Formats: sequence, structure tokens, C-alpha cells
Amino acid sequence: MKVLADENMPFVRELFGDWAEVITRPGRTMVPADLHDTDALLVRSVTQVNAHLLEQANKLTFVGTATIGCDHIDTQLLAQRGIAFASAPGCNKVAVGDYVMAALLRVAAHKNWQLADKTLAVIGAGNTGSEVARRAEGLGMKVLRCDPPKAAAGAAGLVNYDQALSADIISYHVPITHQGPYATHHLLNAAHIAALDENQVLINACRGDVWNNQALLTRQQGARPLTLVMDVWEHEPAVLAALVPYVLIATPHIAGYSLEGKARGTFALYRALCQHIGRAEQHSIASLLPAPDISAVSLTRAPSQHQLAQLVRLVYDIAHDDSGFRRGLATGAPDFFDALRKHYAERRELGSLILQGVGLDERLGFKVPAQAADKHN
Ligand SMILES: NC(=O)C1=CN([C@@H]2O[C@H](COP(=O)(O)OP(=O)(O)OC[C@H]3O[C@@H](n4cnc5c(N)ncnc54)[C@H](O)[C@@H]3O)[C@@H](O)[C@H]2O)C=CC1
Ligand SMILES: O=C(O)C(=O)[C@H](O)COP(=O)(O)O
Repeated sequence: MKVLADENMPFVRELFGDWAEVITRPGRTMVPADLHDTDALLVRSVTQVNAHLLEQANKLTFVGTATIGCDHIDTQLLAQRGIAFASAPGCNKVAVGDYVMAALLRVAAHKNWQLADKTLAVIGAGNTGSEVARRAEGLGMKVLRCDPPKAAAGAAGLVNYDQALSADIISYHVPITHQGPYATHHLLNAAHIAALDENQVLINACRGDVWNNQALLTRQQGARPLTLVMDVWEHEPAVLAALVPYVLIATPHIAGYSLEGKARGTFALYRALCQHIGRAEQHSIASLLPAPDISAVSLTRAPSQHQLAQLVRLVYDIAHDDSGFRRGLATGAPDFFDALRKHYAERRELGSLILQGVGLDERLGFKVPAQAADKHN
């Protein structure tokens, strides 16, 4: 069987190589001819799987995306053609939780805030939003959850969007959708942006088009700019360069890029394709992951917010991603965004670090020995 995969999908050869012919291509520039005689197509978020790409797909029976978002896949077309489809829901939700926690701690240092005094609103209380809410609650923050589709289905404890927009920090975790009562395209529109208070902080780690970037630029160029954290941008990879100097933390769509998250993504497709062709699984995720460079730290007392930020930086330094982004943009190279993503350094999840010695709140994401964990679930 012939499997065509995005060249930036790790562990493909380990999982598929011993039983399939694996061919890799740059995801953004896959062309119809690549699909000729291909049985299974494995993509990431940058490949538009549509009628054009499938023009020469004479043998294709399976398409998988090793991502949470599926906005790049014409799933209706696949269903019409009888092509099986799989995605990887939740695969990198922990990485997104790590990213937002790292961002929160950096914002707090920048604004001299104690996060425990602040309110965070999560827009979209699904897999990634719930992970972010859990971290924020671990930090002692008050959390508001806004999810109108879930509210309409009867979920309790949710706030409406206007209430959410009053929080100190507002973090977006919705899919990009263009139609229907809950469409998220420009969910943060020019009117919302103009009405926000200058002390508020906005975080986008979902999809760039959820925010009106041009309206944000207008706001930032005025007298009362907001504090912004942006992992995703309208029109990626062509970011609105003029906006970047007004963004506190700017990164190239890497919130989900932990090694564990990528491994779970590829593994979800391995599992789905094995099921699709009736093959028994012969691998596990654990076998794919190397030991982390730093595996344990011993604490003698509960860490302060500043010390917690230092512990997070031991595993994931968001400032490094931010400075890399700014350096890349400054080169003027049109492909800097994709180059940063392609050559992204190996990043482990906070859960790869065992914090020994004190009973730390397990919702923060670090691994806490069972007898010491301050349990909340
Ligand atoms: N920056 C990155 O690296 C990553 C970005 N993503 C993006 O984040 C998105 C969300 O991921 P998950 O949380 O795993 O998805 P999910 O499907 O588990 O949760 C999304 C939630 O948003 C809610 N929602 C939909 N429309 C809404 C609206 N108008 N207002 C408020 N809530 C609304 C849904 O009801 C659902 O509960 C993905 O679709 C993907 O586009 C995901 C992973 C990594
Ligand atoms: O899972 C998603 O959804 C994401 O946004 C991915 O983390 C994006 O990664 P790529 O597929 O663009 O490498």
C-alpha cells in the first residue's frame, strides 16, 4: 500500500514504514499528481484536501489529518467519494494548555499581576479550552467558560460572550467556521476590539481568522493598546507584519507543537488506518518518545508565581519562540513562518517533568508523584 504523508509529520516511517511504501512531500505544495496511485493520504493543517487535490486520486480510500482542526478538509467530498476520514481530536490539547500557561505567566510578569487575582475567560470549552481552564484554575484564577453551542445543548455553568468579554484575560479555543448560528470567523470583530478596556489581555491559540487582525492593528496604533498573545494569524503564512510590534507574544502557530502532541496525532492516524484495513496495531506511543532531557526537580516549598514561571521555562520557554518569530520576520524571508514550523526544536510537555517534594496542584500540568499531588478532580 502507498501512503503519502506531509514531510513534517514525525514518526510516520516508524509507524507505517515496515508495512507500507511511505512517500513524503511538503504539505503546503502537494499537487494532484502526488495522489496518483496513493492509497492513504496523511496531512497536517496546511494541506487543503479538496476536489482539486483529489483530481488524480485513483486509488485513495483513506485520508487522515494529524491535527485537531479539520477546516482544511472537504469532509463532505470525502464522504461522497466513499473515502474514509480520520482526524486526531485532542491530540495536542496538553501542548496548547502548556502554551497558554507559559503565556499567562509571561503576561503576569509583564503587567506585574498576581494571576490568582484575575479572571480568565475561555471561549470554546472543548478539548483545548478545558485544558486551559484547568491550568488557570490550578493557578488560582477565576475561570469563565463561554460555549454557546454547548449551552444550547443544555450544558450548565457557562457564560455568554458579552460576559466573557469582561474578563481580564480572554483566550480563544474555537474551530474556524463560516456559517450557522455559531460561526467563528471574526468572532472578535472590530466593534468588540474597540470596546475592550486597555488593561485586558487577548490570547489566540486556535485559528487566525477568528480575530479581525486589521481591526486589532487599528486599535493597537491608537492611544489605548491591548495586550496581545498571538500564535495564529489571519492569512497564514502571510502575517500582518505591521501588527507584530504591538503583540506581546508572537509565535508561528506552534501552540500545539509538543513532541507528545505530534506523536499522538500521527498515532491516531496509524490506529485509524490499521482499523480501516483490518491490520493489528504493532506499536505504542510510548515507544516513540525519547526520555526528556530534564526529568525531575525537587522542591523544598511551594513555588511562588515567579518560581513557577521558572519551572515552566525549564520545559518550555515561550520567549524563545517569540524572539525566533521576530527575528524571522525581520529577515524579510517570505517563508520565515513555515521555516520556523518546519525546524521547530523538540519540545516536551510539562508533564514530562516530575516535581518532587511538595504537593503541587496537579492541574498545573507537571507530573506530581501520586502521594504528593494536590488533587482537584
Ligand atoms: N494553535 C494550535 O497549534 C492549535 C490550534 N487548534 C485549534 O483549536 C480549535 C479548538 O480545538 P479543540 O478545543 O480541541 O476543539 P473542540 O472541538 O474540542 O472544542 C471546540 C469548542 O468550541 C465550541 N464553539 C464552537 N463555536 C463556538 C462559538 N461561536 N463560541 C464559543 N464556542 C464555540 C464548541 O462547542 C466546542 O466545545 C481547533 O479546531 C483548531 O482549529 C487546535 C490545536 C492546536
Ligand atoms: O491540531 C491543530 O488543529 C493545529 O492547529 C496543529 O497544531 C497545527 O499544526 P500543523 O498541522 O499546521 O503542523
